[in-house]
Amino acid sequence: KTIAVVGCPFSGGQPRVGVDKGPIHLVEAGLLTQLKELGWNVQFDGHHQFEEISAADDPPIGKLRNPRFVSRVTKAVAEAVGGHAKKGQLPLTLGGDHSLAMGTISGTLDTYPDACVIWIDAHADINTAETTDSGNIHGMPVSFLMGLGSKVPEFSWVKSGLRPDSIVYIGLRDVDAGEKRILKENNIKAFSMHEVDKYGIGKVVEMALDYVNPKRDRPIHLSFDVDALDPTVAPSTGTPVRGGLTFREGHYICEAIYETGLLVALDLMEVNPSLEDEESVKQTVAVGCSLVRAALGETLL
Ligand SMILES: N[C@@H](CC/C=C/[B-](O)(O)O)C(=O)O
Ligand SMILES: [Mn+2]
Ligand SMILES: [Mn+2]
Repeated sequence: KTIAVVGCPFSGGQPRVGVDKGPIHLVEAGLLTQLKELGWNVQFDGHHQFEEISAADDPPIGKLRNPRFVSRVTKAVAEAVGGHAKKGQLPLTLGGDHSLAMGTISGTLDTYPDACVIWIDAHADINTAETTDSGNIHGMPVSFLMGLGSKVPEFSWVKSGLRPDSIVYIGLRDVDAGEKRILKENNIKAFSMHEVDKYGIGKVVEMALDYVNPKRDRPIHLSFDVDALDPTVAPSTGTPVRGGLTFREGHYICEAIYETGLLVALDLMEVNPSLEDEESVKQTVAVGCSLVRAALGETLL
């Protein structure tokens, strides 16, 4: 099988400089070679060049920042990921901020309408145009994918058919008030760090899969935000939150999902190689590469 690596140097969904350099650092750290050593065919056509839109031409819509830029880029990503999926390849999208998931998951749903989404994150990323405080669209992709909140014409292309019962979260610990309401109102399953502590990661992953993929017959799209990990494990990321997943808990999730044999798409998001000292950046990039390998079949024995 072929891994199609979609390098997305994009930071428009959030204000911090540098997350667009994430894909470049991940590839430079040797990720492609590592995947080939695992036995994968690896297709990489170079990082995407996203044509900028000047701030003057992209004023906020309501509170949303850079809406036209984010829409254009995520639409291009949906087409890229969808194209690879249609060819039977496994798209690996390297971010870049998590607004990109509007594109990656739209692409996956185009080919696998019954796919389920496993979202690993400190944050729910489900704010609507009404509930967002920051206006940063990396905090909103899930609401667009579910068609929640008021329609924003720029994002009318998003596949908004993701059903609330088709997503499950692991790692939540920094959810806005509006998002908590949305999760409750829509009955969305979420295993926060409280549940991880209470049950252990093995049981949490089993419960998450039993909920969203009980017969283990649905394709899985794994969207992994490195800020799900504790900041001591992945320090160089834009919205770090204390009390996160350990190195092993993060890897266990990836290993267990690979074991299902159902993985059809993978996102590795929010690696920002410009926020910390060189050692911390290297550590964060190395963890990102290691998580990807674990999700694509690397085992400890
Ligand atoms: N909920 C906050 C934080 C969003 C975090 C996005 B991330 O998970 O992609 O890092 C917001 O809406 O601004
Ligand atoms: Mn996220
Ligand atoms: Mn996050």
